[in-house]
Amino acid sequence: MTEKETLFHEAKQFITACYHELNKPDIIEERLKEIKSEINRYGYYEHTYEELACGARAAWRNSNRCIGRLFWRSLHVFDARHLATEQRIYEALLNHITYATNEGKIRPAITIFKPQIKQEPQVRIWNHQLIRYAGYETENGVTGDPASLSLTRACQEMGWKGKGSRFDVLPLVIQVQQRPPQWFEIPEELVLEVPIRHPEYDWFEDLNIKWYAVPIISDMCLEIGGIHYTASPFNGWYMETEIGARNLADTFRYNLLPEVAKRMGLEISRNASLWKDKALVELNVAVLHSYKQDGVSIVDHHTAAEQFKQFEQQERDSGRKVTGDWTWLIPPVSPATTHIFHQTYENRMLKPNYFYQDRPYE
Ligand code: HEM
Ligand SMILES: N=C(Nc1cccc(CNC[C@@H]2CCCN2)c1)c1cccs1
Repeated sequence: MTEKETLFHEAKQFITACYHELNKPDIIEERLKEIKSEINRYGYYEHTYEELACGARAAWRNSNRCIGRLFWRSLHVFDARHLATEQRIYEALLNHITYATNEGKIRPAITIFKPQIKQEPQVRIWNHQLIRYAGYETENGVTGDPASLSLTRACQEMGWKGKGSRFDVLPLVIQVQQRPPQWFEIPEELVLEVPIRHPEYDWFEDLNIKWYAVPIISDMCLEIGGIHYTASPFNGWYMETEIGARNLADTFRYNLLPEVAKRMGLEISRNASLWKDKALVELNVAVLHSYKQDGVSIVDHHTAAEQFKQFEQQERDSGRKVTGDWTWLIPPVSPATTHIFHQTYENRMLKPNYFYQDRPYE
């Protein structure tokens, strides 16, 4: 098949499914005629807003690694395909951060920028997440988030200067076509953060740790009907284990378990004391307590698993088979206490979906 035939084949599958879901089956034929001539003439085609929103929501529903899919219909979709300059794109990203944060009552949203045209990306956001902490190599180890070392270096090479603290928010890095990337600071007042404290251990706040409220993934590619949206940042709210069992606990991230265990008076020289497990649970208790007390949306892994069970039932009622990646769907804390652990999922890749793409820097 030629490139145009392949594109039309992908478009036909998406348009047919999308208008059946929208209960408008009788406009499929007319719409496919339009798309066929657009592809023949320009080598690509443009989605209507309705198709774009339907595709972005279906892509969430098809995300096999996502435990939060029950709410896929509620995704708010910002159409930013008309924006052509780094400045306008920066402003749209600030708007997304503000809308999604909503003073703590987080609203799931996606902002979709101009798609790739004939294999040429039009917009790329270099950040993994719109809000994430910098990581610095120093003579006595890493300060900040080790996961951000390479992007932090790239930002410094572009002239960005961080304060060098453990929690410096990285600038937004926006690249249009093949122009050099431009970096933009996020105004502090737009970045909601939560200081982590524990409901019983008063010493916990002396650890001086915090985390940001809203996770906004900005480096994945949204593919809808053969069109690749290489810049389509999307946010939900956190499941506490992401922060308490991974970001703050992994030895190659903030590595806080030994410090927490010591302050708990646990015997860290003996594995069998299960000191890591006790420290891990209390770190997650602290994250949940802090976000809830500050009115910032978050879900615990038990509630999230129950919601996912509801999603599975809802999909069965809609006549769709649930696909999933068991290895990511089970939470990293007490996985066997959830129903997910005790069943299997077919890890089939449906489209539309969100895909990894090569980093534009290294
Ligand atoms: C509303 C609250 C949501 C919660 C609590 C949630 C929870 C999660 C969690 C815990 C993961 C695993 C992440 C990891 O272990 O690194 C995940 C993965 C994922 N989620 Fe969700 N999610 C939510 C909303 C969304 C939304 C709005 C989208 C897209 C529109 C989305 C798309 C994805 C994708 C694509 C992955 C896989 C990422 C990868 O492969 O690296 N999720 N989700
Ligand atoms: N709660 C969330 N968590 C999430 C979702 C998708 C991807 C990620 C980041 N996953 C990659 C990290 C880094 C390696 C393993 N985990 C987090 C959401 C982020 C954006 C929408 S929901």
